[in-house]
Amino acid sequence: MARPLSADMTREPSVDSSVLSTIHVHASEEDSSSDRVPASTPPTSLGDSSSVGSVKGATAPSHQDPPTMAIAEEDAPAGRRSRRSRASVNYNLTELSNAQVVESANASRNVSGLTGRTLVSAADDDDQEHSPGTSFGDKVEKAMQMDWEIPEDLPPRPASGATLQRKTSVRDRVKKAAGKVGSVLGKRSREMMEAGKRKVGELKGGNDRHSKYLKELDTGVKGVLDEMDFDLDDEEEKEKVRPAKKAKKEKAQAAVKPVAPPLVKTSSAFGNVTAKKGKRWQREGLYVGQSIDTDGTQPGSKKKLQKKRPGSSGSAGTLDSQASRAKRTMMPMPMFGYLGEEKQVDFKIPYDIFAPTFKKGDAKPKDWTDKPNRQNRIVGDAREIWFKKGSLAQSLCICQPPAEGEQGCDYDCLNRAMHYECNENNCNLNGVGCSNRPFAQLNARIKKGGPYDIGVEVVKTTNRGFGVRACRTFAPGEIIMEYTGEIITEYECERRMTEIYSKSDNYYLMQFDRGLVIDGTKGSMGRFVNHSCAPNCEVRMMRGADDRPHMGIFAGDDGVVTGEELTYDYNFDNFGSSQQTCHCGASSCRGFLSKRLNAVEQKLRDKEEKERQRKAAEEAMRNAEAAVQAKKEKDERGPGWRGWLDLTDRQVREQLKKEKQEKEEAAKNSDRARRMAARRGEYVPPLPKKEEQTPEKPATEFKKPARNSSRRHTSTSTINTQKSTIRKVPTSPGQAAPEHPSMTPKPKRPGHNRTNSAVSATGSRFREEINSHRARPTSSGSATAALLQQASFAVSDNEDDENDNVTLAATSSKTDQSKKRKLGNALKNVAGAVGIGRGGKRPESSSSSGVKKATPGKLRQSTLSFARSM
Ligand SMILES: C[S@@+](CC[C@H](N)C(=O)[O-])C[C@H]1O[C@@H](n2cnc3c(N)ncnc32)[C@H](O)[C@@H]1O
Repeated sequence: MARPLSADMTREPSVDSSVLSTIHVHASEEDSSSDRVPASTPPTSLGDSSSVGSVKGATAPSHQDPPTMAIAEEDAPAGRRSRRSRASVNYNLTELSNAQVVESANASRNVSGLTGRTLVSAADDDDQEHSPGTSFGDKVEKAMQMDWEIPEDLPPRPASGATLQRKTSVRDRVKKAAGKVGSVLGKRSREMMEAGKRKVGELKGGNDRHSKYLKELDTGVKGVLDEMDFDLDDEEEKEKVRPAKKAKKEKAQAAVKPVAPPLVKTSSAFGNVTAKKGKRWQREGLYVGQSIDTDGTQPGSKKKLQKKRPGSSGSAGTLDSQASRAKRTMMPMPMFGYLGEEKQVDFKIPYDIFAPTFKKGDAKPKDWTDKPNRQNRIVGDAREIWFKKGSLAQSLCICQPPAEGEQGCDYDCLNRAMHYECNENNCNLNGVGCSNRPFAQLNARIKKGGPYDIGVEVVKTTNRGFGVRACRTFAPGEIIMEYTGEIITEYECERRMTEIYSKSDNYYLMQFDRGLVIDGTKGSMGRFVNHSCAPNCEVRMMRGADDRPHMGIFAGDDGVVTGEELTYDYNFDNFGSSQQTCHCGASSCRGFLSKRLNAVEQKLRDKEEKERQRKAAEEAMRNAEAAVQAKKEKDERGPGWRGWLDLTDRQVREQLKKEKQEKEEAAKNSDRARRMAARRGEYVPPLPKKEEQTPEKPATEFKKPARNSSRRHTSTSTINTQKSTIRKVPTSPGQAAPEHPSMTPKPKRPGHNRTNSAVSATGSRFREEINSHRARPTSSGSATAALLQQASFAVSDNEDDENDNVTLAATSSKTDQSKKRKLGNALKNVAGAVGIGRGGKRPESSSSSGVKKATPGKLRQSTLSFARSM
C-alpha cells in the first residue's frame, strides 16, 4: 500500500480563494516510466501518496516561486532524484479530496480538515510547529501506514462553515497543568504550579485578563488550583453556567438545613482570602470531627474557644485552624433526652463506644502480673495422675455440614455432648462450619492480638475484692478465657488450705479432672472471677485437641455485654466449718458461697428452714404476749407502782418499813385525820408553819400532759388551778428519798404522775380522787368543768392566806370556820361532779358528807406491789 513519496508538487495560483485549489505534482522520471499516473487519472484514495504528498507543498510554500510551491531538492529524502529529473503533474486537490474549504490563512492548521478529524495530535502539531525541519508529508505517510479507523462515537463533525475546534492554547495547557497540581501535593505539585505561573507570567504583558489568571493561580481556594475555572473567561459563557451552579448549590443547602453555614474566612499558603462561594460545608451536627463549639450561632462562642486554647492568641491562627483543633475525636455522649423524667427510655451505652479500661491509680492485685500464666502447670504427685494414659473413649462426631445460616457441630454433636473439643482428627466437618472448637478459637483470638483479643480486665469491686469486667461483648456460649493454674492433688489441696491459705479470705481452688484440683493462685485472670447466685457465665471442662482437659469460662445463655462483671456460680465446697457470706446482690442469692444443693437436699433444707421460721414466729408471739401482759399488769398496779422489789434484801426491807412508818405518821397528821379528830372533839396540835411548804416538790409534779381536745384542756387547766392550791399541803417531815438503788423511783409515765409519797403527803382521799378522775375523760365534761371551776373559785378564795387551808381543823375562830365550810363545800361539789362524770352515779362509797371513799383497790401503794415473784 504505502509507497515512497516520489512526486514533487507545485501549486498554481488559483482563481479560487483556496490556495490549495491547484497543485502541480512533478512526477519523477522513474515514476513516469513505471508507476506513472496519467494526468487524467486521479488517485482513488487518500492513501495515494502522490496526491496526499502534495499537501506538504502547501505547508511549505516557497517564497522564491510564489504562488507555485515546489519542494526543494534538499528537502527530498536522500537517494531521490532532483526536480529536474521528474515529470510534473498537477492535481486539483480540492476536487480530489473532497475536502472542505478552509478559510483560515494558516494552511498548516487547515490540514486537519482533509481527514475530517485530526489524525495528527495537537502535540504533533506543536512538534511540527516547533520543529520546522520535520516533514509533514512524512507524518502523513506515517499516519497512512497505521492501521486505524475512526471511532463511531466521535462527536459529530461541525457543520460546514462552522468554526473548527481551536488548537490548545498556552492558557489551556496551563490550566491542564494546574488541574494536575490540584490533585497532587508536595514538591512535584509546587514545581508544576510554579511552571504554570511562569507561563501565565509570560503571557502577562500588561494584559489585564492575564494578570487576572495570575492572580487566580495565587489565590485559589485552599490553594487547590483544579477548582479554578479558566474556561469561563468569557462573561457571557459564565452567565450561562451560573444558574446551573446556583441551582446545585441551593439544592445542597436545602439538604443540610436548618443550619446555614456562614461563609468563613479561610487561610491558604498565599494569605487570607474569602472562600469561594461555590462550596459550603455543614459544620455542625452529630458526627465525629465536628467542632466542639456545636452552637456556633452563639455570639462569642468562638472567642471563648480561642481563649481556652493555649497558643491561640488572637491573630495567630485563623478561625478555621482553631476550629480544626477543636474538632471532636469521639462521638459525643447522648446526655440529654434519655435520662429525663419525661422520656423514660432505657439507655444502653453502645459497646463499641464504651470500652472501660484500667485507669492509672486503680488498685491492682499485688500477687498478679499483667502477663499471667496461661498454661496449666502440673505439680508434685499430680503428674502421676495427669500423665497416666487414661482409657478415655475416643469420640468421633458424625455431624453433617450445616445449612446456610446455621452452625455445624451444634448441640447434637457427639463430641460436644462428651465435652470433647472437635479437632482435625475427630470432626466430621473437617473444621468447615464447626462451632465446637472453643479453645482453638481462643488461642487464635489471642494470637491475632488487638484490643479485644482477651477482652476482659481485672477491676476492684466494692465488697468482693477484685473481679473481672468485660471490655467487649461475648455471644452466648462463647469462650471468654481459660481458668489455669497449678494442677495439684486433693491431698495437696487440703494441705495448702490448712497450712498456706488458712488465714486467707480468697480461695482460688477449683475441682478438676480425675480428682485433681486447679490452684489458680498462680494462674490466669480467671481466678479473679467472682461468684454470683445469678451468674452470667459458666465454667465447663473440655478435653482439648491436645487430649488434655481444660477448664474454660464461657458466656452464659444471655451472653455478656461490655462493662458487665463476669460471674459464675462457685458451688463452693466448704473446706472449713465457716461459710463465706455472699455479696452478689442477686434477688435469688443463697446468702453464702456454698454449694448449690440437689433437689433432695434442697427439699430437706427448705423443710428445715420452714421449721426454723415457725419456731422463730412462735417465739416472737410468746414475747409479744409477755410484753402485753407485763404492760397490762403494770397498768393495773397503777402509776405508783415502782416495779418488783427484792424482799430478801435487808436494805429494801428496812426502807419499806421506814416508808410504812412514815406513811402512818403522815396519815396521823393528815388533814383528814386531824379533821376527824377535831370532829370527835379531840385535841389536834397545830402543825409547825415552816414545814407547810415543800420546796422539793415541784409544781409540775401534778401536771398532766396537754390533751388534744380543747374541752379536756379546759377542764384540766381548771383542775390545775385547784391542784396548785391543794398541793400546798405540807409533806411529812420525815419523808426522804429512797436510798437503795432499787428504790429509786422509775421515770414517771404521763397520766401516772402521782407517787406514793405524794399520796402520803396529801393524806387526803379527796385529792386523790380528784386527781384520779381528773385524768379520766368525762362524758358530761362541761357540767363537771363548771362545778370544778366553782370549787376552784371557792378554794381560790382561800388563797389569800396560803397556810389557812391546812390549819382548818386547828383553828376555832369564826373566820376559819367559815373558810373551812367554804372549802368543804367546794370539795364536796367537786366530788359530786366527779360522780356525775362517771356516769351520773354517786360513788358507792361516798359518805354522808359527800366525800368519796377510795376503794382499797384504788390505793396507789400496796406492800403487795413490792412482792417479787420468786
Ligand atoms: C476466686 S476468688 C475471686 C477473686 C477475689 N475477689 C479476689 O479479690 O482475689 C474467690 C474469693 O472471692 C471472694 N468472693 C467472690 N465472690 C464473692 C461474693 N459473691 N461475695 C463475697 N465474696 C466473694 C471470696 O472471698 C472468695 O473466696
